[in-house]
Amino acid sequence: MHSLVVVRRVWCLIANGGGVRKCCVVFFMKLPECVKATEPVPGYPVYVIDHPTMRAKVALHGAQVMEWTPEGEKPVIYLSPDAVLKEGKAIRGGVPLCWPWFNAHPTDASKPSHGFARTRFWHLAEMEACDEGVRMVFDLASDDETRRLWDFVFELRVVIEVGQVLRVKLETRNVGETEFTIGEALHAYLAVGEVREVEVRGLAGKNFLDTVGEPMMRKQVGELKFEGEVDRQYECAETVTVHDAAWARVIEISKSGSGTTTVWNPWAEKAGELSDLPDDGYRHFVCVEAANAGPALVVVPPGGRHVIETVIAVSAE
Ligand SMILES: O=P(O)(O)OC[C@H]1O[C@@H](O)[C@H](O)[C@@H](O)[C@@H]1O
Repeated sequence: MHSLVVVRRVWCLIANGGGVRKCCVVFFMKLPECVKATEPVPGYPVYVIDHPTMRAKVALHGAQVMEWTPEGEKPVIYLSPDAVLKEGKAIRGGVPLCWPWFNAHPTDASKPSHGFARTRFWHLAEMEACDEGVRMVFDLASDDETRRLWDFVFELRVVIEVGQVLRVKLETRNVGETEFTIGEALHAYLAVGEVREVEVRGLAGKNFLDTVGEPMMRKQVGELKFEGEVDRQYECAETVTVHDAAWARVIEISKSGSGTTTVWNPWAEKAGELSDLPDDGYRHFVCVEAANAGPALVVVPPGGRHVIETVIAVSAE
């Protein structure tokens, strides 16, 4: 059985005798058979995918991948069991889309951390399935509310391809008349067996901004291991791999359009301060994010576009 979902409602005026009448045109989309539209919370759609290559969940809120479990694997994407599904609140886990700024707003601390793209409902534009997996496209455009937070005219499109591999591509288009600068991240929470047994390879020798304590530039010596809080923005455009000894597997994160690789784990104390993460939740994920921050911020001229993409794949160690 295919599910039908409402994807758009357009109000219009039609001639009615001598006058006009207001009516609503409703557009539906037929979902592929392997996708079910659910509402774990009323008014909060989550697409649940059960495909021969994998199982996944994608929320309309933030156009956010929440879960991804390739066939025969443990989950590769971590979702906090305490994540809150509520409009305006970021989902703790999955692959949040941080945009148009990364982390705190550069000049106004009252604005939401990591921008507003992850805390709004997007528009589902396309969804199709094939033997390799499922492809979904979501759109978000500027409106009065986004312009109050960030006064530019934009169109965003995210393409999510989920199968044996997970691919997330975020396209920014400047459809206004003023140049703008964006910071962004495809903030993947990667599930691991035990963070103390994880090593991230591919960052040795890279410069990074260490934001634990007083922010300072440092250089990575050797491979990255986790022995406490890690919050770093590496100058890195290359592929990195997460080696998880506890689950004997490697997660590869390749990317394009990204000059920063962010690595984050809050460790015990900060995890205790996050109400949507269990106290020991920090042991079960590391965030490795294709990003553009600091020196890699992106200037998009009027009529211009920018694309950032991450591809996540898993294999046995
Ligand atoms: O709690 P948030 O807003 O989802 O952010 C989580 C973390 O996201 C990371 O990308 C940042 O580097 C951290 O500084 C931040 O704490």
